[in-house]
Amino acid sequence: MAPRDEGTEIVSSIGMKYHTNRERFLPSAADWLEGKRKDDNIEGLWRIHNGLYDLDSFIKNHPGGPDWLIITKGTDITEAFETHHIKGVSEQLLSKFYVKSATTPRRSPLKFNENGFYRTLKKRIAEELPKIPKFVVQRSKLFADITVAFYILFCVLSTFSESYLLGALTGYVLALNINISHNFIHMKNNFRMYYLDLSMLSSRDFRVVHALSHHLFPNTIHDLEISMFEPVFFLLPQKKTQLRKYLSWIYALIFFPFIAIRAYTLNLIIQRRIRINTLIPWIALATTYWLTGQPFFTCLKIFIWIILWGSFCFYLIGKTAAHHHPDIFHDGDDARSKDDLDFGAHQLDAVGDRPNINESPFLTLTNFGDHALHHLFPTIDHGMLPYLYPTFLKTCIEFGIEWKLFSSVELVKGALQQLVREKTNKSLPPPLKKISTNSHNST
Ligand code: HEM
Repeated sequence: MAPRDEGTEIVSSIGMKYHTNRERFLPSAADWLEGKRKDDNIEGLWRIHNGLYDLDSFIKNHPGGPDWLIITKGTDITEAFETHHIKGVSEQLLSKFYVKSATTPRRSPLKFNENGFYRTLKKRIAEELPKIPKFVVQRSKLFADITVAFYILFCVLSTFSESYLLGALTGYVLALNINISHNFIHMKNNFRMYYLDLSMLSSRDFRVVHALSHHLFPNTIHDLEISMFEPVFFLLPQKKTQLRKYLSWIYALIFFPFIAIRAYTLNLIIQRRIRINTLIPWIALATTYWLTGQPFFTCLKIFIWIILWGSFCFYLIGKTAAHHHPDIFHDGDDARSKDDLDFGAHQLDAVGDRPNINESPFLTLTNFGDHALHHLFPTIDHGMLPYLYPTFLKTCIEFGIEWKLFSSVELVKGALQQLVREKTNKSLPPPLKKISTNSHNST
């Protein structure tokens, strides 16, 4: 496939249909959802495989919390439904809400064949989960609580001492706090997911940008964590001007600090959306003002500085963590055949893991470790993931799927290479060794 010109419509090499609103300048979570509703075109219902369901009466009773269903009304939720339920209970419930069959094919090419890689692995993982010791989940919660306490303490210390250096360090602690709260955002509603709002990013939007867009369609044209940066920089292989190619290494760094404040302002002023979590970031400012006795303007100055550094560190860690390297699939690269586009196989094509990060539970939580397993099963606490490797690796070998490993340095270099990469990668992943040809149909 020849690289497309900058700014022109991308043809997805895995067959994702083009997304309305994708070309908007720095598209937001709301733009993505609006486009998806328009494209999926299912009359305010919810689509799962080829069935349409009316879940209005279930929203309040959904064990994962009402937000997931409110956000996704009017869209195809097949990938979200498959990945967020491991026990099989939710499938039994579905028939109660069935309305009719969909009349058009799904826009996503990803498959969930009953004997395919993803569903086979999911069944095996479901059997392993009860065997994992419970303390690992408590440990993740403790890490989250301690990090948030450190964030508030560092806010107070940097404001009291009026130290910009300490403020920058506080921003780094804030970024670690965002990364840990990311573990909780994927789960049923819980208070630790709101730790993310301290950064001025919104936990609700993060569920759209990260959990529903990026996680389910990584490195494709449907991945908002790629399109949200366009046209500042382009991570997919395509023609790029010399200016865009090499200067983006610099202006990406200038752009990162302002993302959180921009998102907050957009939500607050332009979209006029005020929610309880809109007030959360100001807890840190109020605490420093109350405890340090510094004038309000001084507190505000340091607070903004911390938020800028938090945003910078978070996006720097995120963009160099697990997805961007020329050896990792990016839409446009040569892709698996239509029949081989198992959801799980695609995830592993688009994710890289770093063994040095995976070794430590704290580094895993703060630096997007155990990323392949996390992508496959996002609701499982990161503390539990190390126990699942024997099952995961055995299943990968059976299906002939590669688990890609990189060093941290390789992934930093890889992200820089992605910013300049125009040529599509021609090396196809090996065909799956065992896959059923009957596509799963839940109608
Ligand atoms: C956008 C689609 C959906 C998302 C993102 C979602 C998300 C979640 C989450 C995060 C949990 C908690 C999982 C855990 O604690 O391990 C959950 C649980 C649950 N959800 Fe959903 N859900 C969705 C749609 C549905 C639908 C359509 C049904 C059924 C009609 C359903 C039924 C359940 C049930 C029964 C549970 C508890 C048992 C289990 O974990 O399987 N969900 N959901």
